Amino acid sequence: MSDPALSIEGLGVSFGALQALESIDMSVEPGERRVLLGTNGAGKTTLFNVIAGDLSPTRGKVALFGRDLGSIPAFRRARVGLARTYQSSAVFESQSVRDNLYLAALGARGRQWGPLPVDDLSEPMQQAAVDAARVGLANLVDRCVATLSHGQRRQLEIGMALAQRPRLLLLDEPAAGLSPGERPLLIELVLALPRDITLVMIEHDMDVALLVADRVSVMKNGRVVANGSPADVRVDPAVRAIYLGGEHA
Ligand SMILES: Nc1ncnc2c1ncn2[C@@H]1O[C@H](COP(=O)(O)OP(=O)(O)OP(=O)(O)O)[C@@H](O)[C@H]1O
Repeated sequence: MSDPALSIEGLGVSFGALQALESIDMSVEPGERRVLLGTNGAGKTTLFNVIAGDLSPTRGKVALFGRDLGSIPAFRRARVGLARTYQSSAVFESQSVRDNLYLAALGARGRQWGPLPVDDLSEPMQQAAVDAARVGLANLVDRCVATLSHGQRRQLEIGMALAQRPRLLLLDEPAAGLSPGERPLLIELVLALPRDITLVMIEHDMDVALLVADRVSVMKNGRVVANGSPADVRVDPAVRAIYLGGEHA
C-alpha cells in the first residue's frame, strides 16, 4: 500500500496556556480533495502553518508521502512537494504576473532572483506562461499585479503555488473575499486541478466545501470533531450544530 500524501499523528500546538491544536490525527490519500471546515479560531490555519513549517508543533508529527517533515525547514518544503496559499495576498505587487510565476518556480528550486544565463531563463519563463494559462491568466501575463482584480490575484496565488510543482497543495480559503461573480471561476479552477496533486483546502462556505471535497474534516476548538464524506458531514449532528445553530462566524 502506498504512503498517505499527508499523515498527521498526535499533533498539538500550544500558545502559552491556549491549546490551539489538541492531538490531531489525520490521513489524506494521494489525489484526495480534503476540505477543512470549522468556526473561527478552530485551528485550521494553525494546522496549515505546522504542515507548511511556518510553525513548530508542541508535539506530534507530520509526514508527506511517508517522509517526516520535522527536520525540513519551511523554505525547503517546496522541494519535497509542498505548496500553500495564504488567506492574505502574498504576491509581488510591482512585478508582472509572469515574473511572479517565474519567481515562485525559481524559489521552489532554491534559485535566487537575479541575472541568469539565457539558457536557464527560457525554460522557467515558458513554464510561467503555461502556469498563467492553467489559472486563467494567459491574457494577463504582462500585466502588473497591482492592476489585477481581487479574483485575478487569487488565481495568481494558486498559479504561484502550482508553479512549484507540488504533490500536496494547501489552499487557505481561496474564494475568500471574492464577489459572487468571481467565485464560480475560482471554484472551477480548483475543481480542474489534476489528481496528481493532492489537495487540502480550508473553506468556510459549506456549499463550496461539499462541492470540492472527497472528504471533509470539521474542526472545533483545536480538535477534529467530524470526519467523512460530504454526505456524512452534511447530516452530522456536530456539524449541524456548528453551521445551523448559529455558532458559525
Ligand atoms: N501566533 C499565535 N499566538 C497566540 N495565539 C494564536 C496564534 N495563532 C493562532 N492563535 C490562536 O489559536 C487559535 C486557533 O487559531 P487559527 O487561526 O488556527 O484558527 P482558524 O480555524 O484558522 O480560524 P479562522 O477561520 O478565523 O482563520 C485561536 O484561538 C487563535 O487566537
